[in-house]
Amino acid sequence: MSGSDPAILLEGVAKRYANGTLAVSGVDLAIGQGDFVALLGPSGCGKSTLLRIIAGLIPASSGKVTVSGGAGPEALGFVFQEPTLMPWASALKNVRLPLDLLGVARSEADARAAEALASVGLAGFETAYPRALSGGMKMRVSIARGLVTRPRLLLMDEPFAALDEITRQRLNDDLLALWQARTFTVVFVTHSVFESVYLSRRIIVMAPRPGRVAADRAVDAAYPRGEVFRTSVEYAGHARNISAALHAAMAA
Ligand SMILES: Nc1ncnc2c1ncn2[C@@H]1O[C@H](COP(=O)(O)OP(=O)(O)OP(=O)(O)O)[C@@H](O)[C@H]1O
Repeated sequence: MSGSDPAILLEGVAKRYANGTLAVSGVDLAIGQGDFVALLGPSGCGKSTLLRIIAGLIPASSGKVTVSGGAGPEALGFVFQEPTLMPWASALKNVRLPLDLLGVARSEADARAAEALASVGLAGFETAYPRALSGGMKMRVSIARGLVTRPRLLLMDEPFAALDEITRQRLNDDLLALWQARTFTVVFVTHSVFESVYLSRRIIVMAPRPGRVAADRAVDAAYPRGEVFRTSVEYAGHARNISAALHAAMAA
């Protein structure tokens, strides 16, 4: 694929689970390289299902899914809502896991894992075990693990939903800094209108039963976005528009 091809192309994607639930239907979506896109919608509208289909974790029942660079660990990283760390392994070993699975030599893997930990602000915590880390720090380890293969695509499934507001805002800022410093595409699932507006350049609003795209909105505010943006009239205006789109989607 050339650089001008989308990072992700979904054409007529549907997913019916074995129990008969039609989780998503008729999804057509092209996501550009390097974009930051939020999937926003109420519980059960198929956000996680769509993300898992993009990741290749589950197959679509119909339609076509094209991910630039494929779905291997060097192409995409996945960050779950729970940090899902191995409790018996140090932060460094947890972050190193995708490299170990790829067969990267130990010394190189250690160096890259340490660099990934440093990139999320955890230099010095290489030997710490998950039980010694706060919720926010565990999520940082999880993000480092998602980025350690330097993927072109980072898929995040409500990664900060379980964190307190202050930690969440800090991680939002750090994620944006990482995204700006490198060139990867982010697809970020969230329930939060405010989080989606703060982070994204584009917001896909989804409606439930069956899950589908209800609205597709740009957030044309400049980066870096910090406290000034978070408290601006511009931010409040975007949040109002997205909130209205979300309510319309839920009522439809
Ligand atoms: N493995 C599964 N088997 C059967 N049905 C499922 C499965 N996973 C999800 N579903 C159903 O598919 C629909 C979409 O679920 P999904 O988790 O994708 O939504 P979501 O928007 O991510 O929800 P939430 O925000 O609550 O995580 C729901 O009705 C859910 O119950």
